[in-house]
Amino acid sequence: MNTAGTAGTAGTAGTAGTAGTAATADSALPAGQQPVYPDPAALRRVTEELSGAPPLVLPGECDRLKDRLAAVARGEALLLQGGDCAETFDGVSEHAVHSKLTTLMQMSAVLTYAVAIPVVKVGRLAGQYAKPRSLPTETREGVTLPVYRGDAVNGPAFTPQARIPDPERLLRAYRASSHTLNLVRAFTASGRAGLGQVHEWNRDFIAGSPLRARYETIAAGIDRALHFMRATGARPRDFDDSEFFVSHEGLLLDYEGPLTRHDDRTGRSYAASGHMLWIGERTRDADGAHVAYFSRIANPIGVKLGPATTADAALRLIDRLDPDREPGRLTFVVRLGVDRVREVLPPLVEKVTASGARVVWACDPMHGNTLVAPSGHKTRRFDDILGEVRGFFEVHRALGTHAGGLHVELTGDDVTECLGGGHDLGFPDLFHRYESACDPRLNRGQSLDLAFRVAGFLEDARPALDGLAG
Ligand SMILES: O=C[C@H](O)[C@H](O)COP(=O)(O)O
Ligand SMILES: C=C(OP(=O)(O)O)C(=O)O
Repeated sequence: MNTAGTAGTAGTAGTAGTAGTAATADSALPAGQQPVYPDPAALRRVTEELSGAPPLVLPGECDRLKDRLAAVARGEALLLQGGDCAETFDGVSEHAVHSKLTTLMQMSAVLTYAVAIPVVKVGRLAGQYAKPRSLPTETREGVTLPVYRGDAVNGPAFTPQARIPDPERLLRAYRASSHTLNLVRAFTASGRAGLGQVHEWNRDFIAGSPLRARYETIAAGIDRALHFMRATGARPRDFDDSEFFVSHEGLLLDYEGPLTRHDDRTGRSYAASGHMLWIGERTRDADGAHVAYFSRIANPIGVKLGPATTADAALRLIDRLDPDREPGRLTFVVRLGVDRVREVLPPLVEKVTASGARVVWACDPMHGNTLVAPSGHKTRRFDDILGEVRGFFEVHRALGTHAGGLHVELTGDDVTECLGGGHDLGFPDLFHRYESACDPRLNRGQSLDLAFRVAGFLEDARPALDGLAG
């Protein structure tokens, strides 16, 4: 595991006020990837304000997501988790939220048809403002500055001033998350995303896709299913499948600690910053401050597992984070790379399954497949992404276990950050619309390409899924 970057201690996260104290991290433990703020008094003011701020999500919502993920763990549902690599404060708009939600809903409709089980939709959204980095600094034309760590920490501009960690940004992250969640809740409550409407959007996508002939069979199948449902007398709103949750990497302990709330109903503590939080590959040390904090919150949680993960490390994480072996509590998000997934995943799944744990297995086909283009852009090839997903599903089929879902960096806009896909983007296209604040995302069309292509594997896997669900 790479723990490069500024390592601090959880420090103020444990002293952040009454609301946060029950579940905050132990300040004695090492906490990787934490910013070092030049003005501790300013940080203290911010954490105090966050401690008194209203929760962004409620415990009951987090429990509902845990129930949905328990169904995934049992093989009765699929997880689709996706959104920006790094959200930005400037990027909060009705359009941006709407286009990400509709993209995920369109993907979900295709996947639901393919597997004939519900798809649980979780955005990397409303809180994804902090990034763990491989190196603490970056150098351009001989000038070296601290690296950009996400809008919640510092600014992306390559100036010494912008790169100084500013605790006020934690408050801006809270407000931006609140505005985003407000849009998510308004949109999902609006009834504008019924299955019939979502399928119409997919029809529009197919009409403009160079691969329309390939996708037509699935679209025609969905047409027939919708006609059948309407013929039974069901009304369009009966097909509303817009339940949606939000998630982010729980990286900044000075943010998560103060935003932790005790729930009198259950007697447990919850991260109030998002329904689901995950621990990144660089901070999943079983003896570190992140794992300690996550062990004390009751939300459904994820842990990223990279190719160096051993089965013993995975079992240790289960003991620390899911001691009661509660289905839906723990999702392992494996990000192994197209070349390693078939070799690394089987022993992990076998040993975890043999231990009796019922985790959700999700595939992140992005983070193991990053390359640098000749132009210097970080990018990923669509075929590698698809190849890792294919490997992930094949491994689970061979083992008779449930391939629980996908975790993807994507946007609803027509950016040009990843190569390939239906419109076969190449290296020169990276100059057109590369907007990611950190890692390259699938654009809207590539995301839908992925859903339609994966739907092919999943339809094949349906008998095995039926067997598991029975
Ligand atoms: O999104 C994940 C990480 O934050 C990202 O891949 C780190 O990128 P870096 O290797 O450029 O620091
Ligand atoms: C940092 C991320 O991934 P990982 O921890 O797997 O590198 C991420 O998903 O944003």
